[in-house]
Amino acid sequence: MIKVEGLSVFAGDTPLVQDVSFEVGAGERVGLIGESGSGKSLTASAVMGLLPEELRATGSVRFHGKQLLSAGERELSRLRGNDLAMVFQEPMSALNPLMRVGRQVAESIRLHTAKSRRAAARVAQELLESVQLPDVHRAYPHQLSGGQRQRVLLVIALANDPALLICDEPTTALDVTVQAQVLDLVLAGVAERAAALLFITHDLAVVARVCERVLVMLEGRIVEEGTTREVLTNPRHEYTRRLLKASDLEAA
Ligand SMILES: Nc1ncnc2c1ncn2[C@@H]1O[C@H](COP(=O)(O)OP(=O)(O)OP(=O)(O)O)[C@@H](O)[C@H]1O
Repeated sequence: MIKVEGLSVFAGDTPLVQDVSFEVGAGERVGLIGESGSGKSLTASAVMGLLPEELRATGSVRFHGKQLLSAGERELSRLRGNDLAMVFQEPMSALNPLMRVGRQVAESIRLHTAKSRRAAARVAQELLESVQLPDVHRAYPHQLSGGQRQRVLLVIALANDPALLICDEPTTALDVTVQAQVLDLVLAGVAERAAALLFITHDLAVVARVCERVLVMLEGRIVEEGTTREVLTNPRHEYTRRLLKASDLEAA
């Protein structure tokens, strides 16, 4: 469904992501792990067509066969929020601070469908209830907790039943219990829609919970990939072994 081949991202002549290739099949849940600065977010941004202007991508990113790297902004913005959706680490920056939560969800539905205002508001409320937020539609983002905001973003990302959801460290800033709750909602959300998931994290425990397959990134390159079980029980790359040692999973 999404096929990345030989993707590189440059700042001037400096490569930040180098020759990255991977696929995410329909309904598949793939983890992208690696330490801070290894190029995970840039890879996701390149897939979404959201790289900052000063960076340049080469290679190929195809979605259902369609080349995204050369697609125009109009086409990309149609794809985003329709077929491709993303949840970011910092939900405050992705929400409009001046708009009530229910309205933001409803507007994101109306942006991509022909629903009336009233129908969109009804769907927005149902979606908020599906992530256990029945009472927040009249709240402003700053009135919500971090976990609640992340759930609102998840609802917005899933509102139009995307084929692929990309999550970029959505739970890093949350405490462990809330983190588990949000992860379960992500899993339920993609399962319900048979959507594929690309989940970026540096936390191996999160990968073990969420992903069927995992890609390990180091200094802009993918150095190892395999099923989550393979990679976590029998890591081949020295860097993956170190990651595993540093995590709580090793004893498990
Ligand atoms: N706009 C930019 N211009 C120049 N360098 C950048 C730019 N954006 C990111 N980088 C650099 O590219 C590298 C990869 O960044 P990226 O954000 O993809 O890492 P990451 O693996 O997602 O890290 P984190 O887990 O901290 O988010 C880093 O060294 C970063 O400093």
